[in-house]
Amino acid sequence: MKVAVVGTGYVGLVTGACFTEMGNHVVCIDIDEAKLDRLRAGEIPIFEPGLDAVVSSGIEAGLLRFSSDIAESIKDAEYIFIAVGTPPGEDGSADLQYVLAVAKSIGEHLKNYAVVIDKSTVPVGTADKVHAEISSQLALRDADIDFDVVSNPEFLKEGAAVNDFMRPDRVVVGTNSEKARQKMTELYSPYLRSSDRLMFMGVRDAEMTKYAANAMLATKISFMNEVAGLCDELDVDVENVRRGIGSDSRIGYSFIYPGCGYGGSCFPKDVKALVHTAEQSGFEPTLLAAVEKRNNSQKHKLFSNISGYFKGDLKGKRIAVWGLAFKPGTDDMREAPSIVLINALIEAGAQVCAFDPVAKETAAREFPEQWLADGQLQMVDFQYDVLKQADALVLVTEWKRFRQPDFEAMKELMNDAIIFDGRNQYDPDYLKSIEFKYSGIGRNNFK
Ligand SMILES: NC(=O)c1ccc[n+]([C@@H]2O[C@H](COP(=O)([O-])OP(=O)(O)OC[C@H]3O[C@@H](n4cnc5c(N)ncnc54)[C@H](O)[C@@H]3O)[C@@H](O)[C@H]2O)c1
Ligand SMILES: O=c1ccn([C@@H]2O[C@H](COP(=O)(O)OP(=O)(O)O[C@H]3O[C@H](CO)[C@@H](O)[C@H](O)[C@H]3O)[C@@H](O)[C@H]2O)c(=O)[nH]1
Repeated sequence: MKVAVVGTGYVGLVTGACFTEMGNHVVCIDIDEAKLDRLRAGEIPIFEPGLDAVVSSGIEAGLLRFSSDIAESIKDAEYIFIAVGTPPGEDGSADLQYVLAVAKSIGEHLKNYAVVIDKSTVPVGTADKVHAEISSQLALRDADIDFDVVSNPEFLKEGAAVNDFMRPDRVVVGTNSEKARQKMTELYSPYLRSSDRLMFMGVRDAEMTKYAANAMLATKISFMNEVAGLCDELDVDVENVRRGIGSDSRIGYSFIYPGCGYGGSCFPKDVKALVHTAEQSGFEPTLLAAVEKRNNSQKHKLFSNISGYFKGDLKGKRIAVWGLAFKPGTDDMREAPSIVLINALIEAGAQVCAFDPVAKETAAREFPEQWLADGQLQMVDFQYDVLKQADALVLVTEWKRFRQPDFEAMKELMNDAIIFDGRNQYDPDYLKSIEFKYSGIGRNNFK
């Protein structure tokens, strides 16, 4: 089958490359020529485990190519995916300018029937807008070409994107066109051993499903962070509570890990967009607004714990940071808790020395150059180097390599043996036994 994917970012590149695995011919389109050049040279612009192998095997098989020419790329495509960004506008709403620009181009260049697929995360009603934009461009050309617009939200997680795409829990397709339904079944059936995981529904239902899924997961996290805050007050270890409630199969263990707040390009933006959608429709999103509020305050939690320990005086303190990416397995720092923490530490006069296994380059673009030039912020290549003369270590991203460090060697390097654990990775009793001070999230700190 012939597939065109417009937008070659996290979602577009994974989608395009993974479709070649089933023998489809795919062209990935983008307006960023530099990115396309790197991809043609076999270089993957993002860190995503396993993606390089899928991309290179697609290219070698002659099934995957990259182009900035949308007219040429869609002329015989049976499927046209829209996978461009939908960043938050100033009022929190999803900014649809990129999606609608692509719809306009499709209308300008469509030659034959195609299924146009919204893979970007877009608010309820967007498929209608995409349909209207394509129709109006076709009308301007006096072209009578049939097409369908379907909603097919993506549920992949960064760091596990290839696996999530190749082995999805479900594929949601919103359409009321029988022709589009058949085409989508053809495209996706190789991925789904059981056909009931290919879920058809109305277009608006599918658009809402994506937001509801992310909002539900964000709610679980904020709920647990709220419980952790209460545990701090009540002399309770939230990790025992987490194990205790997760064992109830109705609750489950996933997405109830307390931490320093959720980040990434999806949860913060999608919760905001859903709050905005609710407000626009005159519905008060009480719970969703609280989920966001809790997360914003949670991102300040590590700083407030550190500042409390140093009695508000961080001037000249050297703080070591392990982990910059918003989660392990990616170099993405969009909305990462590390940004809030490092900004607050530096504003309070501390010097920060950070290490992340893959996000160093992203971080160099994220923070002011002056900080790096003045040495207020240092980034090193080895995880133990951050610890030299450090007054504290903060674990922000739970990369596996931080799980079992050499605590004795760490003590030798640090001025003061204390860990602020933003992901509750370490055993406070063990650390106490080796004379390490410990502060976690909701773990009866220093008592
Ligand atoms: N990142 C994720 O984990 C994830 C998961 C599921 C859904 N989503 C959703 O998927 C969408 C894309 O997210 P992303 O993280 O892949 O974004 P991204 O920023 O990584 O990539 C978007 C790409 O689109 C390109 N682009 C913009 N306008 C274009 C145009 N007119 N023509 C061609 N290319 C154009 C950009 O140059 C960029 O390369 C968003 O709506 C997001 O919410 C993201
Ligand atoms: O118990 C948990 C689980 C996650 N997180 C944090 O939540 C954020 C998001 O994590 P995750 O969901 O693993 O990563 P994303 O790549 O942002 O994926 C989410 O957002 C994507 C974009 O919409 C969806 O496709 C995915 O299904 C959805 O999980 C990260 O900061 C995590 O540290 C926690 O704090 N506690």
